[in-house]
Amino acid sequence: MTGLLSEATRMRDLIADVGKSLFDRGLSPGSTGNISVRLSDGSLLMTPTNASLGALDPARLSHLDAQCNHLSGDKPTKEAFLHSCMYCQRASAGAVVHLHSTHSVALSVLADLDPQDLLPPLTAYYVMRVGRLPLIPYFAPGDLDLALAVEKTAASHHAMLLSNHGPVVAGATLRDAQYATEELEETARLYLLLDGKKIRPLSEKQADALRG
Ligand SMILES: O=C(CO)COP(=O)(O)O
Ligand SMILES: [Zn+2]
Repeated sequence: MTGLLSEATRMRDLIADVGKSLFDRGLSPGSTGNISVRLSDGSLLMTPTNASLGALDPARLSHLDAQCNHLSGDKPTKEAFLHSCMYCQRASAGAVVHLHSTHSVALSVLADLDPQDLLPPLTAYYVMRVGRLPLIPYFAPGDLDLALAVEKTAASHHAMLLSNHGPVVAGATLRDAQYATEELEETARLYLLLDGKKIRPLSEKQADALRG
């Protein structure tokens, strides 16, 4: 049955399913966060602005061309240009997820972390799914300068944390981007859980072996 559905139809349904799953588990409260997918013709499906990821209507998702012009559907997320900057810099990216997931947001507010790489390599899966995590300087949500700051980092990193805001993660597929964002959220939670305790992260050699 799946094979009979067009790519766009399948992706619309998948965006709604992933959004609901993230929302139901408390990873995208209220109407925060946004999701996009790049279709094989280069056009982009995005969640509409002010939409709850828990109640997306697949038929009303925003459809934009590769230059970010609105083609159809509801008005796109205010981070449309940010998503587009990720795709421009990452030829292999097929999806981008942005959340306001609590522990990642907490991490984005902590002072005195290394802005080039906010978290130590606590676990193998964190290194495998996320790798290094840079901090993007603060700009207001939807600000063009926020998208341009993301663009500068996107060629070298698929995952990043917006200061006082939340994570942005690209993946080859939407599932890849979703799972990496979830791994980031869980590792931020672990890091906060371990606060004040002596920790023993992976060694540089162990982490490098996982980065490949
Ligand atoms: O997370 C958000 C802004 O950063 C949500 O904005 P949108 O509702 O426009 O997608
Ligand atoms: Zn946001």
